[in-house]
Amino acid sequence: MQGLAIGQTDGNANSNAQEHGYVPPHLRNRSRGPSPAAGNGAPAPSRGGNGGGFFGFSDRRNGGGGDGDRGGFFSNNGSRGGARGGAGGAGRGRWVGGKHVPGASNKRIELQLFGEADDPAFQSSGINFDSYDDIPVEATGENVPEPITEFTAPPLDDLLMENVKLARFTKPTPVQKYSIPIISIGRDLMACAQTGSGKTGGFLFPVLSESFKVGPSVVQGNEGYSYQRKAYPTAVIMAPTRELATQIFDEAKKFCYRSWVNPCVVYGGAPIGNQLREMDRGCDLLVATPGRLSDMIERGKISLSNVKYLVLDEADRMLDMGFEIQIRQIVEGCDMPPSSERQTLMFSATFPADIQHLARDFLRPDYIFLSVGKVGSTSENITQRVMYVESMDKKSALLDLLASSEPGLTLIFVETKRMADQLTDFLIMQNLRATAIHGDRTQSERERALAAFKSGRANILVATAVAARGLDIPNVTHVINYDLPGDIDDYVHRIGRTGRAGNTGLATAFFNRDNGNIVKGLIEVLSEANQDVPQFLNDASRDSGRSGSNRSRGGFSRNNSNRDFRSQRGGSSWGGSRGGSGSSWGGSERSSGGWGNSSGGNSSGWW
Ligand SMILES: Nc1ncnc2c1ncn2[C@@H]1O[C@H](COP(=O)(O)OP(=O)(O)OP(=O)(O)O)[C@@H](O)[C@H]1O
Repeated sequence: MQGLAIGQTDGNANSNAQEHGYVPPHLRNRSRGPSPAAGNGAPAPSRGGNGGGFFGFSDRRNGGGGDGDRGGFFSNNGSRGGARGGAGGAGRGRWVGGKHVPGASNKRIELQLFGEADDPAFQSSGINFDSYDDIPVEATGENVPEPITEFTAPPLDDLLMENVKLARFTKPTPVQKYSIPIISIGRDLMACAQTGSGKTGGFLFPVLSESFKVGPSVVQGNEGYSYQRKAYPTAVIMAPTRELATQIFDEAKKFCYRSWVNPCVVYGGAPIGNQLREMDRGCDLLVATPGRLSDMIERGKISLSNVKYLVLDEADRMLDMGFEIQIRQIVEGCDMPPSSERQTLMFSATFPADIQHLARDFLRPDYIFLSVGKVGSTSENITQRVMYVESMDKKSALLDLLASSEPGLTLIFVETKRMADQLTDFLIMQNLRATAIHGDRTQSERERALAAFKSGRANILVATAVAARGLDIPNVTHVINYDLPGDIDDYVHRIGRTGRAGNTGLATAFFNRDNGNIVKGLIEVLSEANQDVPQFLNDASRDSGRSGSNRSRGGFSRNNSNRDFRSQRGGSSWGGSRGGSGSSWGGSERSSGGWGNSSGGNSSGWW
């Protein structure tokens, strides 16, 4: 890393970046001169003269085979063990005469679901797992129950306890300590906890545990418990991306093992036929992306009339501009019971005050707000570095970073789909094992890219925002924000792909004058996590303050969005509904583009 100017303290970023910015390799050990022309950096590929063409990138070069893990037990495409009244297939339980009859243990299925202790394909908790206990937790609302300190039955069901043991979870994370009793006593919850701190278990454990104890509800209009041609899930979990929905489904499969609960997943981009056939068999716990769920409801394949638990994972994103109308239609415009007759659970690592305000429409008034650490803060397990790199030097700086990276997987975020393809091509031309995931790739390309990355066949994944939230990929040791996002919450989620479950990780961001809109938020996030704040960020913050150019959420103080917004009423300046004026952080839209982003091309999008 010699020569990299990371967080140097002299100079003014806006006036002369070369004074203190990234120094490309070909200019090192020379007296500093004018900035080099774009593309002249030594490591850059010779774009001409290569018959392959710059856009020749393809997973084919990286061995894009499938991940081989989609079939078998609970496969959403394959045949499944008996329905709850039936014989019960391997690893499946039944609900008989008002009692839960767990299925027999099956070593082969256990290996498939839980792996072996040192299997690198499964995330194992890291050296800092115990330090989660030191994170301050605040639970606000009336009559908050005491947290648990260990996994115990009660409140957890015995079978769930066995599955937790199989997953080798020895103690609950802070969010789980609180969410388990809160959900078990039937309260609604808005929970905010750092990335990688076990929120998925935070909702799955109590929801499944209660379901195991209570059994299926009798479906109105159907005889007994047979589902016939329409699925009547008791629990619906919605997530913003297909990959995240699949991942939650995979987690649900583990903890449903040997139980009567059938998990299913539906998401766009995959053939609907398989998913429809699956629905025909019935489904108790449904994980879904909103678009495909709406489609299934419209086709009459899913009824929400039986829903007891509604979970919004990445809830702030789900209630954001892109999804709010769809979510409202599903929750309020179909046959889902009203909030008073269901439990609504929202989880995320970030929860801006405007979204909290909006979320009340879906919750009972006495919901509990849980914050583990500061809302929207990053884990101290992630070492964050910000480098000043001019746009023209980014490729070269990236090659340097990659050359000096520790072994492990590197996830690189860019702002546009076009840039994702271009950068991946560039890296492949440097003989690096890179692949890409973004919304313009087909679902099977996305799945292949992710599988190649997870297996290490491609150790670099270039991604747009589609991979920013929720994905839990073991051994991601480095996240690089090649392009910084315009919204600081997006930054928090992106870097959270490393440093998960008590493991440590590194996050590097390339910053330059185009990122003025995120600078204040970035300084706050770095300071909160006790990370170094380079002087050029402070300079840029001062300058952008002077020019009044901070328009996105990233540019404003986050102090008003870091706790239960109910406790900020009166005197608070969260600004009311989105788009309202007077908010201290600038009110409204969560635009992540804005004036500051230099990357041209198409927008990243979620789909
Ligand atoms: N009690 C536990 N003990 C050990 N590991 C755990 C425990 N709970 C969860 N994990 C593991 O921690 C990792 C992160 O969990 P999870 O994906 O639920 O995090 P998250 O908080 O939802 O993150 P994000 O905000 O990125 O969505 C997973 O690999 C999960 O298996």
